[in-house]
Amino acid sequence: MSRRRLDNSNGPTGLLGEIQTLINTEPMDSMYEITGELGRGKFAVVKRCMEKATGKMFAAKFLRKRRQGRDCRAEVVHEMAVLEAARNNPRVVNLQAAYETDHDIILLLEYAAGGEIFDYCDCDELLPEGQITRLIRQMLEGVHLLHQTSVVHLDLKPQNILLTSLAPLGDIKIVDFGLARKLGTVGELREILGTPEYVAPEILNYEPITTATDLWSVGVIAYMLVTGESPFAGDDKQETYLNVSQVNVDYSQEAFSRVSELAVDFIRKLLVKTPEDRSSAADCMTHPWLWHQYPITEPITPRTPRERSSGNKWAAPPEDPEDKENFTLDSHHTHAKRFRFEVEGERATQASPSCDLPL
Ligand SMILES: Nc1ncnc2c1ncn2[C@@H]1O[C@H](COP(=O)(O)OP(=O)(O)OP(=O)(O)O)[C@@H](O)[C@H]1O
Repeated sequence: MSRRRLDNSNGPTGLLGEIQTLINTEPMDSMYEITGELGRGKFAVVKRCMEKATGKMFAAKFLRKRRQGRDCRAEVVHEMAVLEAARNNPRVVNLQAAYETDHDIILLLEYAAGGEIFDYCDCDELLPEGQITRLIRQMLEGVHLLHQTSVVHLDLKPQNILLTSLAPLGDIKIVDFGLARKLGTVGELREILGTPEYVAPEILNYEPITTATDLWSVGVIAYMLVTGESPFAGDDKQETYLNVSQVNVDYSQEAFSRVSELAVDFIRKLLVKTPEDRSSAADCMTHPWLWHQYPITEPITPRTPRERSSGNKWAAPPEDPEDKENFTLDSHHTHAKRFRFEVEGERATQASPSCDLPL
Protein backbone atom coordinates (compact mmCIF):
# COMPACT_ATOMS: atom_id res chain seq x y z
CA MET A 1 0.00 0.00 0.00
CA SER A 2 1.52 3.34 -0.99
CA ARG A 3 0.68 6.36 1.10
CA ARG A 4 1.73 9.96 0.97
CA ARG A 5 1.58 12.66 3.55
CA LEU A 6 0.99 16.20 2.42
CA ASP A 7 2.36 18.98 4.49
CA ASN A 8 2.02 22.36 2.81
CA SER A 9 3.28 25.36 4.69
CA ASN A 10 0.88 28.15 5.58
CA GLY A 11 0.76 30.45 2.61
CA PRO A 12 -0.15 34.13 2.51
CA THR A 13 -3.75 33.08 1.85
CA GLY A 14 -4.31 31.90 5.40
CA LEU A 15 -4.96 28.36 4.28
CA LEU A 16 -4.06 25.65 6.78
CA GLY A 17 -1.37 23.37 5.42
CA GLU A 18 -0.72 20.67 7.98
CA ILE A 19 -2.67 17.46 7.90
CA GLN A 20 -2.39 14.22 9.83
CA THR A 21 -4.45 12.08 7.49
CA LEU A 22 -2.39 9.97 5.14
CA ILE A 23 -3.45 10.26 1.52
CA ASN A 24 -3.76 6.81 0.04
CA THR A 25 -2.64 6.48 -3.56
CA GLU A 26 -4.05 2.98 -4.08
CA PRO A 27 -7.32 2.85 -6.02
CA MET A 28 -10.14 3.27 -3.54
CA ASP A 29 -12.31 0.78 -5.40
CA SER A 30 -10.28 -2.06 -3.91
CA MET A 31 -12.01 -1.26 -0.61
CA TYR A 32 -15.12 0.74 -1.52
CA GLU A 33 -17.91 0.39 -4.03
CA ILE A 34 -19.58 3.53 -5.38
CA THR A 35 -23.36 3.16 -5.09
CA GLY A 36 -24.73 6.53 -6.22
CA GLU A 37 -24.30 10.29 -6.40
CA LEU A 38 -25.15 12.58 -3.52
CA GLY A 39 -24.36 16.05 -4.79
CA ARG A 40 -22.21 18.27 -6.96
CA GLY A 41 -20.46 21.57 -6.69
CA LYS A 42 -18.34 23.35 -9.23
CA PHE A 43 -15.15 21.50 -8.39
CA ALA A 44 -16.41 18.51 -6.50
CA VAL A 45 -18.76 15.62 -6.85
CA VAL A 46 -19.93 13.67 -3.83
CA LYS A 47 -20.74 9.99 -4.22
CA ARG A 48 -22.22 7.48 -1.83
CA CYS A 49 -20.01 4.44 -1.36
CA MET A 50 -19.96 1.24 0.62
CA GLU A 51 -16.99 -0.23 2.45
CA LYS A 52 -16.81 -3.73 0.98
CA ALA A 53 -15.51 -5.39 4.16
CA THR A 54 -18.20 -4.00 6.48
CA GLY A 55 -21.09 -2.80 4.31
CA LYS A 56 -20.80 0.59 6.01
CA MET A 57 -21.79 3.62 3.93
CA PHE A 58 -19.62 6.70 3.38
CA ALA A 59 -19.72 9.85 1.30
CA ALA A 60 -16.74 10.22 -1.03
CA LYS A 61 -16.07 13.83 -1.99
CA PHE A 62 -14.00 13.95 -5.19
CA LEU A 63 -12.20 17.30 -5.25
CA ARG A 64 -10.45 18.46 -8.40
CA LYS A 65 -6.75 19.16 -7.88
CA ARG A 66 -6.62 21.50 -10.91
CA ARG A 67 -9.18 24.24 -11.23
CA GLN A 68 -9.26 26.90 -13.90
CA GLY A 69 -5.81 25.84 -14.96
CA ARG A 70 -4.43 26.28 -11.45
CA ASP A 71 -3.06 23.74 -8.99
CA CYS A 72 -5.53 23.78 -6.08
CA ARG A 73 -4.09 21.02 -3.95
CA ALA A 74 -3.47 23.56 -1.17
CA GLU A 75 -7.20 24.32 -0.99
CA VAL A 76 -8.01 20.62 -0.67
CA VAL A 77 -5.39 20.15 2.02
CA HIS A 78 -6.84 23.16 3.84
CA GLU A 79 -10.35 21.63 3.77
CA MET A 80 -8.88 18.43 5.21
CA ALA A 81 -7.01 20.35 7.91
CA VAL A 82 -10.19 22.15 9.00
CA LEU A 83 -12.10 18.85 9.13
CA GLU A 84 -9.30 17.35 11.22
CA ALA A 85 -9.40 20.30 13.60
CA ALA A 86 -13.14 19.72 14.02
CA ARG A 87 -12.75 15.99 14.64
CA ASN A 88 -14.26 16.21 18.14
CA ASN A 89 -17.16 18.38 17.04
CA PRO A 90 -20.21 16.08 16.96
CA ARG A 91 -22.02 18.40 14.56
CA VAL A 92 -19.32 18.28 11.89
CA VAL A 93 -19.05 15.45 9.43
CA ASN A 94 -16.12 13.18 10.23
CA LEU A 95 -13.18 12.74 7.87
CA GLN A 96 -12.44 9.01 7.73
CA ALA A 97 -9.70 8.71 5.10
CA ALA A 98 -8.36 10.26 1.92
CA TYR A 99 -7.36 8.92 -1.48
CA GLU A 100 -5.61 10.49 -4.43
CA THR A 101 -5.91 9.89 -8.16
CA ASP A 102 -4.34 11.77 -11.07
CA HIS A 103 -7.16 14.33 -11.06
CA ASP A 104 -8.73 14.29 -7.63
CA ILE A 105 -8.19 14.10 -3.94
CA ILE A 106 -11.05 12.06 -2.51
CA LEU A 107 -12.24 12.75 1.02
CA LEU A 108 -13.98 9.78 2.59
CA LEU A 109 -16.56 11.33 4.89
CA GLU A 110 -19.11 10.10 7.36
CA TYR A 111 -22.35 9.56 5.44
CA ALA A 112 -25.29 11.77 6.37
CA ALA A 113 -28.19 9.65 5.14
CA GLY A 114 -30.98 12.18 5.77
CA GLY A 115 -30.03 14.66 3.04
CA GLU A 116 -29.95 18.45 3.23
CA ILE A 117 -32.14 20.60 5.48
CA PHE A 118 -32.64 22.61 2.29
CA ASP A 119 -35.36 20.08 1.56
CA TYR A 120 -37.30 21.45 4.55
CA CYS A 121 -37.02 25.08 3.44
CA ASP A 122 -39.96 24.72 1.13
CA CYS A 123 -43.46 25.94 1.98
CA ASP A 124 -44.90 22.48 1.30
CA GLU A 125 -42.40 20.61 3.47
CA LEU A 126 -41.86 22.77 6.53
CA LEU A 127 -40.98 21.02 9.76
CA PRO A 128 -42.89 21.35 13.02
CA GLU A 129 -41.57 24.18 15.17
CA GLY A 130 -40.17 21.74 17.75
CA GLN A 131 -38.05 20.04 15.09
CA ILE A 132 -36.83 23.38 13.77
CA THR A 133 -35.68 24.52 17.21
CA ARG A 134 -33.97 21.16 17.83
CA LEU A 135 -32.04 21.41 14.57
CA ILE A 136 -31.10 25.03 15.20
CA ARG A 137 -29.82 24.17 18.69
CA GLN A 138 -27.61 21.50 17.14
CA MET A 139 -26.41 23.84 14.41
CA LEU A 140 -25.51 26.45 17.01
CA GLU A 141 -23.68 23.86 19.08
CA GLY A 142 -21.59 22.96 16.05
CA VAL A 143 -20.94 26.59 15.12
CA HIS A 144 -20.11 27.51 18.72
CA LEU A 145 -17.51 24.72 18.91
CA LEU A 146 -15.97 25.86 15.62
CA HIS A 147 -15.83 29.45 16.82
CA GLN A 148 -14.17 28.37 20.07
CA THR A 149 -11.27 27.20 17.90
CA SER A 150 -11.39 30.44 15.87
CA VAL A 151 -12.68 28.62 12.80
CA VAL A 152 -15.37 30.34 10.74
CA HIS A 153 -17.29 28.29 8.18
CA LEU A 154 -18.28 31.17 5.86
CA ASP A 155 -20.56 29.05 3.68
CA LEU A 156 -23.36 28.03 6.02
CA LYS A 157 -26.50 27.43 4.00
CA PRO A 158 -29.28 24.85 4.03
CA GLN A 159 -27.45 22.76 1.43
CA ASN A 160 -24.47 22.39 3.78
CA ILE A 161 -26.46 21.32 6.83
CA LEU A 162 -27.20 17.62 6.49
CA LEU A 163 -29.17 15.14 8.56
CA THR A 164 -27.97 11.78 9.81
CA SER A 165 -31.30 10.13 8.98
CA LEU A 166 -34.63 10.94 7.41
CA ALA A 167 -37.24 9.00 9.36
CA PRO A 168 -37.06 9.52 12.22
CA LEU A 169 -35.51 12.89 11.47
CA GLY A 170 -31.87 12.65 12.59
CA ASP A 171 -29.25 15.02 13.89
CA ILE A 172 -27.42 17.67 11.94
CA LYS A 173 -23.96 17.42 10.40
CA ILE A 174 -22.23 20.46 8.95
CA VAL A 175 -20.35 19.86 5.67
CA ASP A 176 -18.29 21.73 3.08
CA PHE A 177 -15.38 23.47 4.75
CA GLY A 178 -13.86 24.63 1.47
CA LEU A 179 -14.37 28.30 2.36
CA ALA A 180 -13.74 27.94 6.11
CA ARG A 181 -10.93 30.03 7.58
CA LYS A 182 -9.03 30.19 10.82
CA LEU A 183 -9.34 33.71 12.16
CA GLY A 184 -6.08 35.38 13.01
CA THR A 185 -4.01 33.53 10.43
CA VAL A 186 -3.95 36.38 7.94
CA GLY A 187 -4.52 39.44 10.05
CA GLU A 188 -7.89 40.89 9.18
CA LEU A 189 -9.87 38.62 6.97
CA ARG A 190 -11.62 40.78 4.42
CA GLU A 191 -11.52 38.38 1.53
CA ILE A 192 -14.02 36.35 -0.24
CA LEU A 193 -16.87 34.57 -0.34
CA GLY A 194 -20.09 32.75 0.12
CA THR A 195 -23.36 32.36 -1.72
CA PRO A 196 -25.22 35.63 -2.43
CA GLU A 197 -28.42 34.87 -0.53
CA TYR A 198 -26.58 33.79 2.59
CA VAL A 199 -23.67 36.23 2.77
CA ALA A 200 -23.56 38.82 5.50
CA PRO A 201 -23.49 42.59 4.74
CA GLU A 202 -19.89 42.90 5.99
CA ILE A 203 -18.77 40.60 3.19
CA LEU A 204 -20.51 42.74 0.57
CA ASN A 205 -18.92 45.83 2.12
CA TYR A 206 -15.43 44.30 2.28
CA GLU A 207 -15.41 44.74 6.02
CA PRO A 208 -13.63 42.33 8.35
CA ILE A 209 -15.01 38.84 8.68
CA THR A 210 -15.56 37.55 12.20
CA THR A 211 -17.45 34.75 13.89
CA ALA A 212 -20.54 36.99 13.64
CA THR A 213 -20.47 36.44 9.87
CA ASP A 214 -21.57 32.81 10.39
CA LEU A 215 -24.35 33.92 12.74
CA TRP A 216 -25.92 35.99 9.96
CA SER A 217 -26.13 32.80 7.90
CA VAL A 218 -27.68 30.95 10.85
CA GLY A 219 -30.34 33.68 10.88
CA VAL A 220 -30.99 33.18 7.16
CA ILE A 221 -31.27 29.41 7.61
CA ALA A 222 -33.63 29.83 10.58
CA TYR A 223 -35.78 32.19 8.49
CA MET A 224 -35.95 29.67 5.67
CA LEU A 225 -36.85 26.74 7.95
CA VAL A 226 -39.61 28.76 9.57
CA THR A 227 -41.14 30.50 6.53
CA GLY A 228 -40.07 28.41 3.54
CA GLU A 229 -38.78 31.62 1.93
CA SER A 230 -35.27 32.89 1.37
CA PRO A 231 -35.25 36.29 3.10
CA PHE A 232 -32.96 38.18 0.73
CA ALA A 233 -33.35 36.39 -2.59
CA GLY A 234 -34.07 38.90 -5.33
CA ASP A 235 -34.80 38.43 -9.01
CA ASP A 236 -31.12 38.83 -9.77
CA LYS A 237 -27.94 39.02 -7.77
CA GLN A 238 -27.89 42.83 -7.70
CA GLU A 239 -31.32 42.84 -6.08
CA THR A 240 -30.18 40.14 -3.64
CA TYR A 241 -27.12 42.20 -2.67
CA LEU A 242 -29.28 45.27 -2.19
CA ASN A 243 -31.69 43.33 0.00
CA VAL A 244 -28.79 42.04 2.11
CA SER A 245 -27.06 45.38 2.48
CA GLN A 246 -30.34 47.14 3.40
CA VAL A 247 -31.46 44.18 5.53
CA ASN A 248 -34.78 44.11 3.70
CA VAL A 249 -36.61 41.36 5.57
CA ASP A 250 -40.30 40.51 5.58
CA TYR A 251 -41.32 39.98 9.21
CA SER A 252 -45.02 40.13 8.43
CA GLN A 253 -47.51 37.99 10.34
CA GLU A 254 -48.34 36.32 7.08
CA ALA A 255 -44.77 35.10 6.60
CA PHE A 256 -44.56 33.89 10.21
CA SER A 257 -48.12 32.60 10.53
CA ARG A 258 -47.18 29.08 11.59
CA VAL A 259 -44.65 29.84 14.32
CA SER A 260 -44.52 31.68 17.61
CA GLU A 261 -43.42 35.30 18.07
CA LEU A 262 -40.31 34.00 19.81
CA ALA A 263 -39.11 32.76 16.42
CA VAL A 264 -39.29 36.27 14.99
CA ASP A 265 -37.41 37.65 17.98
CA PHE A 266 -34.68 35.02 17.55
CA ILE A 267 -34.20 35.79 13.86
CA ARG A 268 -34.29 39.56 14.41
CA LYS A 269 -31.27 39.23 16.73
CA LEU A 270 -29.26 37.57 13.95
CA LEU A 271 -30.23 39.51 10.83
CA VAL A 272 -28.55 42.62 12.19
CA LYS A 273 -26.34 44.68 9.90
CA THR A 274 -23.61 45.56 12.42
CA PRO A 275 -21.73 42.36 13.30
CA GLU A 276 -20.95 43.57 16.85
CA ASP A 277 -24.68 43.92 17.53
CA ARG A 278 -25.52 40.43 16.30
CA SER A 279 -26.09 37.61 18.80
CA SER A 280 -23.19 35.19 19.15
CA ALA A 281 -23.70 31.41 19.05
CA ALA A 282 -23.50 31.31 22.85
CA ASP A 283 -26.08 34.16 23.15
CA CYS A 284 -28.41 32.33 20.79
CA MET A 285 -28.22 29.14 22.81
CA THR A 286 -29.96 30.85 25.71
CA HIS A 287 -32.78 32.31 23.63
CA PRO A 288 -36.18 31.14 24.98
CA TRP A 289 -37.44 30.13 21.52
CA LEU A 290 -34.94 27.28 21.43
CA TRP A 291 -36.03 25.91 24.81
CA HIS A 292 -39.78 26.27 24.55
CA GLN A 293 -41.48 22.82 24.38
CA TYR A 294 -43.12 22.72 20.98
CA PRO A 295 -44.57 19.46 19.69
CA ILE A 296 -42.19 17.40 17.60
CA THR A 297 -44.07 15.40 15.03
CA GLU A 298 -42.68 13.86 11.91
CA PRO A 299 -43.41 15.30 8.48
CA ILE A 300 -46.33 13.37 7.03
CA THR A 301 -44.79 11.97 3.86
CA PRO A 302 -41.02 11.85 4.11
CA ARG A 303 -39.38 11.10 0.80
CA THR A 304 -35.86 10.02 0.02
CA PRO A 305 -33.24 12.78 -0.17
CA ARG A 306 -32.62 12.09 -3.86
CA GLU A 307 -36.27 12.60 -4.71
CA ARG A 308 -36.36 15.87 -2.86
CA SER A 309 -33.09 17.37 -3.99
CA SER A 310 -30.67 16.67 -6.75
CA GLY A 311 -27.91 18.59 -5.04
CA ASN A 312 -26.41 20.67 -7.85
CA LYS A 313 -26.00 24.29 -6.95
CA TRP A 314 -24.64 25.91 -10.07
CA ALA A 315 -27.00 27.95 -12.14
CA ALA A 316 -24.34 29.64 -14.23
CA PRO A 317 -22.14 27.73 -16.67
CA PRO A 318 -18.61 27.03 -15.51
CA GLU A 319 -15.90 29.30 -16.80
CA ASP A 320 -13.34 26.58 -17.25
CA PRO A 321 -13.87 23.93 -19.93
CA GLU A 322 -12.33 21.46 -17.47
CA ASP A 323 -15.38 21.92 -15.30
CA LYS A 324 -18.07 21.16 -17.84
CA GLU A 325 -18.46 17.53 -16.91
CA ASN A 326 -19.40 18.64 -13.42
CA PHE A 327 -22.17 20.94 -14.54
CA THR A 328 -25.90 20.38 -14.75
CA LEU A 329 -28.80 22.73 -14.15
CA ASP A 330 -31.06 22.19 -11.17
CA SER A 331 -34.02 24.42 -10.48
CA HIS A 332 -33.99 23.51 -6.76
CA HIS A 333 -30.67 25.21 -6.31
CA THR A 334 -30.66 27.94 -8.90
CA HIS A 335 -30.56 30.61 -6.23
CA ALA A 336 -27.52 29.14 -4.52
CA LYS A 337 -24.73 30.34 -6.76
CA ARG A 338 -21.47 31.19 -5.09
CA PHE A 339 -19.50 34.30 -5.88
CA ARG A 340 -16.06 35.28 -4.82
CA PHE A 341 -15.24 38.90 -4.22
CA GLU A 342 -11.73 39.83 -5.05
CA VAL A 343 -10.99 42.69 -2.74
CA GLU A 344 -7.67 43.78 -4.12
CA GLY A 345 -8.99 44.37 -7.62
CA GLU A 346 -12.32 45.69 -6.24
CA ARG A 347 -13.98 43.22 -8.53
CA ALA A 348 -16.82 40.84 -7.86
CA THR A 349 -16.44 37.72 -9.97
CA GLN A 350 -18.09 34.37 -9.96
CA ALA A 351 -15.98 32.00 -7.99
CA SER A 352 -14.34 28.89 -8.70
CA PRO A 353 -17.31 28.01 -7.99
CA SER A 354 -19.05 24.39 24.72
CA CYS A 355 -22.44 24.43 25.36
CA ASP A 356 -23.44 21.86 28.03
CA LEU A 357 -27.12 22.33 27.30
CA PRO A 358 -29.17 19.35 26.07
CA LEU A 359 -29.52 19.33 22.31
N1 LIG B 1 -21.09 13.51 4.16
C1 LIG B 1 -22.12 13.61 3.30
N2 LIG B 1 -23.17 12.77 3.37
C2 LIG B 1 -24.20 12.89 2.50
N3 LIG B 1 -24.27 13.82 1.52
C3 LIG B 1 -23.24 14.67 1.40
C4 LIG B 1 -22.12 14.62 2.28
N4 LIG B 1 -21.27 15.61 1.95
C5 LIG B 1 -21.85 16.26 0.93
N5 LIG B 1 -23.02 15.71 0.59
C6 LIG B 1 -23.93 16.18 -0.48
O1 LIG B 1 -23.17 16.71 -1.53
C7 LIG B 1 -23.45 18.13 -1.67
C8 LIG B 1 -22.20 18.84 -2.09
O2 LIG B 1 -21.24 18.70 -1.05
P1 LIG B 1 -20.27 19.89 -0.69
O3 LIG B 1 -21.09 21.09 -0.36
O4 LIG B 1 -19.30 19.42 0.32
O5 LIG B 1 -19.57 20.04 -2.11
P2 LIG B 1 -19.03 21.36 -2.80
O6 LIG B 1 -18.59 20.99 -4.16
O7 LIG B 1 -18.04 21.99 -1.92
O8 LIG B 1 -20.35 22.19 -2.92
P3 LIG B 1 -20.40 23.77 -3.19
O9 LIG B 1 -19.71 23.97 -4.49
O10 LIG B 1 -21.86 24.09 -3.22
O11 LIG B 1 -19.69 24.41 -2.03
C9 LIG B 1 -24.02 18.56 -0.33
O12 LIG B 1 -24.82 19.71 -0.45
C10 LIG B 1 -24.82 17.32 0.05
O13 LIG B 1 -26.05 17.28 -0.61
